[in-house]
Amino acid sequence: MCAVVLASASPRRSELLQQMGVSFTVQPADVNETPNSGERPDTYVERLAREKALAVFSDYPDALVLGSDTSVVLDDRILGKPHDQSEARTMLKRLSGRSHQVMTSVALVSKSGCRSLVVVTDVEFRTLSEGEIDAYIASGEPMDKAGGYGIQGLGGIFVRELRGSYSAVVGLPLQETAGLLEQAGYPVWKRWPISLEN
Ligand SMILES: Cc1cn([C@H]2C[C@H](O)[C@@H](COP(=O)(O)OP(=O)(O)OP(=O)(O)O)O2)c(=O)[nH]c1=O
Repeated sequence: MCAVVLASASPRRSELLQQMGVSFTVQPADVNETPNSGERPDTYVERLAREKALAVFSDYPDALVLGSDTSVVLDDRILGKPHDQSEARTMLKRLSGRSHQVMTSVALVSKSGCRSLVVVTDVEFRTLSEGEIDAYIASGEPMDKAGGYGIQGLGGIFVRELRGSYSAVVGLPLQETAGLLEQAGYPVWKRWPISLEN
């Protein structure tokens, strides 16, 4: 079987790929994350996932290379990672008391080409108080996360309802990523450890 390379600097994506029982190497990709003018959010996340995987594939031409991108989308507009605390505050105020979408794309590049998909999850936030937003920003958690929150961390208490894939919101959809690997000839379950007690 080919080696698997994760083209990502995200610790969450590494943890999720580990959870699937895959052995892999991490090689972050350096790509320009500016949306093209008028680009639809789903088109944007899929383009970035593909660009990240393709950028790393040039250094690992014999591997299966996974790239991914997550954006929070509110009223069809992309909320990326906040650049500073004031932008994080603006994002959290806009998300408060409303539903938004989290779009995550995964791309898998190998010698046989590139396959990609987009997973869309609806997330509803309850109303957040000013004090809560201030405390959340002071915790430092919003800064490296799309939309300025982490559902897997302190931000989990803001979420009233989720329809879709929890792992996709955290950064890598488990079921869909396993499907892409299986299509590329890498069924993850064949790599699972066998307990001697069975
Ligand atoms: C909405 C949400 C996002 N995130 C994170 C996942 C991603 O790491 C980040 C979105 O930014 P991305 O640009 O998708 O990823 P990244 O810059 O962290 O890593 P790389 O491009 O190298 O793969 O937001 C959470 O951890 N929890 C959440 O609830």
